[in-house]
Amino acid sequence: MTDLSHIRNFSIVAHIDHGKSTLADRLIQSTNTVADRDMKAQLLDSMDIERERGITIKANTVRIDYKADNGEDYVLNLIDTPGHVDFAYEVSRSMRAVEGSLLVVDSTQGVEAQTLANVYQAIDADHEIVPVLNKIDLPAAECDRVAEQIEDVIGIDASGAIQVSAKTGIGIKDTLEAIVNLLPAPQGDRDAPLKAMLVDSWYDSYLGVIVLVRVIDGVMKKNDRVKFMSNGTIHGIDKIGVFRPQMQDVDELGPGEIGFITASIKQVRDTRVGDTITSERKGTGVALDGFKPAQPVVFCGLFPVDSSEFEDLRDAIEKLALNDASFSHEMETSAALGFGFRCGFLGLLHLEVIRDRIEREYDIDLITTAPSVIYHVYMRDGEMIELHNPADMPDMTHVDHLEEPRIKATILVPDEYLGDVLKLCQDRRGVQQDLTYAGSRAMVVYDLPLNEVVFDFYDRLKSVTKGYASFDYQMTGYQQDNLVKMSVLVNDEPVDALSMMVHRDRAEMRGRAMVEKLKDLIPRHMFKIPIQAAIGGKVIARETLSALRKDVTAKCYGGDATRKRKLLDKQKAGKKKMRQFGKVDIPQEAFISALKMDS
Ligand SMILES: Nc1nc2c(ncn2[C@@H]2O[C@H](COP(=O)(O)OP(=O)(O)OP(=O)(O)O)[C@@H](O)[C@H]2O)c(=O)[nH]1
Repeated sequence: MTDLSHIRNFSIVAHIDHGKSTLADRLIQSTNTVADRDMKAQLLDSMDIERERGITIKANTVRIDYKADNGEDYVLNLIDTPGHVDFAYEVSRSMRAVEGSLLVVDSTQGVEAQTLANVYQAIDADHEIVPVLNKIDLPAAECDRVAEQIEDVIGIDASGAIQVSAKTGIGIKDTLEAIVNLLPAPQGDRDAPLKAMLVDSWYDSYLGVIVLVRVIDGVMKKNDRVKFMSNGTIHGIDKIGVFRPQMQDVDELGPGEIGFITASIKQVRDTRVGDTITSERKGTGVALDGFKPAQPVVFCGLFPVDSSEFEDLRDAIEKLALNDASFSHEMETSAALGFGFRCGFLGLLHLEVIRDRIEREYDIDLITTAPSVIYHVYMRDGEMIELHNPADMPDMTHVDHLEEPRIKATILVPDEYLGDVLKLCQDRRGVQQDLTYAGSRAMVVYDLPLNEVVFDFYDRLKSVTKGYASFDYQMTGYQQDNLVKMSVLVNDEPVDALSMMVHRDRAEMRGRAMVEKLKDLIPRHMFKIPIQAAIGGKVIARETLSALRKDVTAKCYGGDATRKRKLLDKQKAGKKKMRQFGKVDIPQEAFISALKMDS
């Protein structure tokens, strides 16, 4: 047991790439938490895909022992938090488990949109915040300017900001001292009934569900029987320990401590993040303020290219869902695509990560349908339907009106690209709310419809600003608008996977762009193919793909049978990545490409 006054619990908040993981690595290494030979870069980013993309997805934790300059031994618990906007919710819950934050800002870049989003979460959680200016080894470092910017934009004192190079190790000792001297110790009562916060949980194939806990009051020990207050379930603790960062068993976890338990829990779904854990007998009567569960906001269909792989896809999705309670799925049948799943994600990055993992780890080629948000459809009889899939849109004659989700988007961008950013937001039906300057950078706040953002907004933003803009958003609520369902017909057959909800005023433009794209993406066939976009029964755009007599063997006059065979095989292989709709083959990439809008 560590005395409360010698514990410091903290997280690191930063914009992507400002060096959070590198700093965490350095703190771990300089305190000999991990032997040098076991040290690998970005130790806390354990998933392969995280390492590859350089983004932190799951929050991770490490306990560090540190002997401070005052001669005393401290226990420092670091909870690593993800930096990307899709995972803002994970940031918020891990923040509640600690008392302070290191605010890492790249001294060559300055404050970015996610710096703001994350630091506001830290402020919300009443954290003591220590600013850290990183990458001071680089010639482009501008510590004074960035410190000033932190004061201007965030409004916290940055005069004592620690200057660090997580890469070379400069300032690491100062950082450890600041954690001990500036961050508050946790508070708690060892003799009170057990009260612990369920911070996170994930599935481990050997141990089952592992639960990350922060003890507030009381003590947890192996074999204790504990109760999860949200659903009243009772579990016996099989294993209790801390992360260093590998698991290490301990006898108990007391107030202020962060560690893990396992308790023969089968599914991540049985553990609610933010839940209060107490003892079965003489437990606390007062639960912690529960957090809301993460709600998926972006939905799309995932279908196997090869329909015989449906069962494999089911297996893959169920395995992934075991470990990710924020990812939802249900079976879906599409006239065009056959059996698949309608899946819900926290955002586009989350969608991409899951899709990549299915394709890569389970080796299943997927067709991903257009991402969609949840619309509220108000029927004439007063009923409200949540629409997750444009294909399920009820007949318009029964519909009174529709509402769509809106977001507040914050974009930070260098001055010279401001015009392009404003145009992009305007094109996406945005309403400007605020425009301020911090040095040579503008901060724009827009109210935007989420459905205009889920598809390719982020890509467009990056391309018009050459990668210099940063972006963050939060949902604000629902608003009525003039929305309609646009269907796509290929050779007079509706392709439900391509149908989408659009604003009435933009339907014609979107429809035209869509049919033109499809005309390029669908290979010519032996017959003429009309491609149409329609609203209700009314065609709003049309293209025709002319017929082609494609005899690939025509060139091989005479008897070269092997060459003929080869060409036919090649043609067959090309077909494999396509799906048949009526008589027409549509290539897999058409489903995504047709929806990308070039302004
Ligand atoms: N020159 C220099 N480069 C650094 C320093 N700290 C980090 N970097 C580099 O900056 C890049 C981003 O660092 P990460 O630690 O991955 O950034 P992060 O904030 O953890 O990023 P996410 O995990 O994606 O949120 C890497 O290429 C690091 O090597 C530093 O002090 N100096």
